[in-house]
Amino acid sequence: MHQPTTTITNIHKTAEEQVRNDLQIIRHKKLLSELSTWGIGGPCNYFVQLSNLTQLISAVRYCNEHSIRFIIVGKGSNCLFDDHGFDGCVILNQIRFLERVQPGVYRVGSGYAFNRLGVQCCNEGYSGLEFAAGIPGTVGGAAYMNAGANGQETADVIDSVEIVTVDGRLKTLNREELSFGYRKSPFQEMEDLAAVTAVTFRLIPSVSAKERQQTMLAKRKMSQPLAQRSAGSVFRNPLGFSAGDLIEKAGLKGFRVGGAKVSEIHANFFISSGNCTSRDMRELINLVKEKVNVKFGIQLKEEIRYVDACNSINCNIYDIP
Ligand SMILES: NC(=O)C1=CN([C@@H]2O[C@H](COP(=O)(O)OP(=O)(O)OC[C@H]3O[C@@H](n4cnc5c(N)ncnc54)[C@H](OP(=O)(O)O)[C@@H]3O)[C@@H](O)[C@H]2O)C=CC1
Ligand SMILES: C=C(O[C@H]1[C@H](O)[C@@H](CO)O[C@H](OP(=O)(O)OP(=O)(O)OC[C@H]2O[C@@H](n3ccc(=O)[nH]c3=O)[C@H](O)[C@@H]2O)[C@@H]1NC(C)=O)C(=O)O
Repeated sequence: MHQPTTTITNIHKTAEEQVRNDLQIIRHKKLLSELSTWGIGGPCNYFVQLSNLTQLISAVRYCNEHSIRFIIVGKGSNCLFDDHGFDGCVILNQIRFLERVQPGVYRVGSGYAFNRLGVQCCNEGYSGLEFAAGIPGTVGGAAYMNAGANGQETADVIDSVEIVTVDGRLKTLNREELSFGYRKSPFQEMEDLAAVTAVTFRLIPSVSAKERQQTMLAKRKMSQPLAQRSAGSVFRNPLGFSAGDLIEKAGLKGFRVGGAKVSEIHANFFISSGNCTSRDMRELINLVKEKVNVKFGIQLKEEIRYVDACNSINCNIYDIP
């Protein structure tokens, strides 16, 4: 979540004004349920969708000048939005370029579909992003979460990451400056981060990449409920355990709260049906945590991210100017 600052950005004023005029900032009209794979979430106060860096800087600057907090949303495949919506600005990232810098080196806009990138790289004979096929997020989301599957993770093939800071500065961070962990990236704790804007991946040639990818995809299709509305794994795997295995052994497959249900196919995937609220999903998550803790003494930790409607409980989201 990004709090407003008062610092001014460094793009030229007239160009900035032009871009801002082109930006369509919508108020009170966008439902977050349309932006999340769970299909959950009320209205946001401000919404803007953008497709290039200049627009992004302009939107961040607009939020700062008007003291509006903002979030960056990619495909919404890892977020639980609130039924009450969000009292700030939701910036939908559609920065989608792909540049082949040299053989096996791809510089990609953060709004590019991670799934699509994974398929393209394998088709072109490069290894490292086989696991991305079937992952429903963006490149920015994947770097931010250090997405992974089948023994590979995003960080393994990152060469550098370009970001915009909350005061509108551009920075390129090289691999050596970045320290990643399991579902953990430095971006999650970077106080001055506004958004990841592009990622450069360095892959290695491999004639068998495509075949490996197809095997992984087939496994994913067998073991995950891809046809239903989910946010992928709800919990991180505790060290030495699989969250799905623990939830299944606690007898919770098919367990339901309102419109939220633990998948019968993979117990770490929680499914939302048409009438599911964020309250149902939160209650289900909390109950599953409690039951797994009682049975195994293990505290599950969320992989998904909660986006709260307001900064404080007493805030009414429609009071914001
Ligand atoms: N392995 C698997 O099978 C699956 C993996 N996933 C992973 O979950 C992640 C979700 O991606 P996506 O749907 O695009 O993300 P989301 O739109 O769900 O955003 C998730 C969070 O990531 C942050 N974020 C997203 N894009 C950016 C960006 N460009 N710059 C900075 N922060 C960003 C936002 O943080 P903030 O709120 O602070 O702005 C946001 O809260 C991916 O890593 C995806 O691979 C999801 C489902 C299945
Ligand atoms: C879906 C995500 O990533 C997934 C990724 O797709 C897969 C494939 O590599 O591996 C992780 O799942 P996972 O650890 O549950 O992997 P799986 O191979 O499905 O299951 C591991 C073990 O748990 C068992 N298992 C799984 C689900 C279940 O309901 N019951 C069960 O017993 C499986 O039989 C297997 O022995 C990632 N999840 C996490 C939290 O690390 C995501 O991050 O959103």
